[in-house]
Amino acid sequence: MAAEVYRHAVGTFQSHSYLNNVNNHQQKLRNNLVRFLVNKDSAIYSSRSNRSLIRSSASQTSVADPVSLSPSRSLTNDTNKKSNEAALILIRHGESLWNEKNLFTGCVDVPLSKKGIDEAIEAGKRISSIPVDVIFTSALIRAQMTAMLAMTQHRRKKVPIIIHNESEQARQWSQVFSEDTKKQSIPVIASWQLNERMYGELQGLNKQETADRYGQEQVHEWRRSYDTPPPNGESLEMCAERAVAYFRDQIEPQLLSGKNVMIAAHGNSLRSIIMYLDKLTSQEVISLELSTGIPMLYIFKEGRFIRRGSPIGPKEAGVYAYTKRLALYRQKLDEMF
Ligand SMILES: O=C(O)[C@@H](CO)OP(=O)(O)O
Repeated sequence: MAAEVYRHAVGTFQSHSYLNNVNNHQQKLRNNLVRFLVNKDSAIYSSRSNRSLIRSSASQTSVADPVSLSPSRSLTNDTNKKSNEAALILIRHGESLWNEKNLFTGCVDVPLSKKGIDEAIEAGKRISSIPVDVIFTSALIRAQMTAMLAMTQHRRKKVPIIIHNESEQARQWSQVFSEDTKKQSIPVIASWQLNERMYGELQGLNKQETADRYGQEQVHEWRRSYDTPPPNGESLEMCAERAVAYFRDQIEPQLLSGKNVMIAAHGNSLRSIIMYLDKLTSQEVISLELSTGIPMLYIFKEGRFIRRGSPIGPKEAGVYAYTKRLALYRQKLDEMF
């Protein structure tokens, strides 16, 4: 289904080399991701050839990791009863060098500015006591920098490792052969589907100059409407078709299996995902603005997403009053580190 959605999303843009490249890699990416992330028994670090050797399931990890809150370690009195609760953290990347210059960026791969680096580190402090088992980022460096910088602040001190599935050789050459080392790692899955919306012929233009030329109203419609694409670019609706399909196909199964997930992505790919999580209408999403580098927390429980706002700081009591599981996780960190 996602493949159909994707074809629909890019069908109008066959002349664009970016999307053509994406199209060529799409099936390969999907195959790889499905192979590694289908369910809680996914062997995230494994290759096909040695899956049995290094298989790692959620339950196996929880036994070995004293800080882990796996589904099998429910905080209810019934310790055998599985809890479906998991944390979902969304972070829009920190300020990029083109945000700083007020340029339309879209899918141009621009790094963080100095301020963006500081924002990512600050975001990391805010989520430093919230469990993270798997990280999803876009394929763009500003989101990946944000995820990595944020994780430098995490108290659990696991090492985020980018998973390379782009070829059999990449898989083979990036294997990890120690179970202990894998248990101290967090897989980072980078996917173009979480990229910023493709901004078409606005990419690289100054936002103010574009508004002066085409009028504030027209530019606001390009930037914030749900279904009006910028010239030869993606509307939010088209961006949602690939980003939300990816979220449902690849990220929800992780949450369902009790994995705590962080997503580092972009203003518009995250707006489309939040629209799905919060069931916003196409009118309501127009006024949804996301700041750079501010983490947003959701609790996934019994198939529902409960929005908890933005954690204020690692020591803020309210942050950890969200659920018993998060409070217990922080308590374990306090005891251990
Ligand atoms: O330039 C972009 O890619 C985006 C996000 O920075 O801009 P906008 O604020 O218009 O969504």
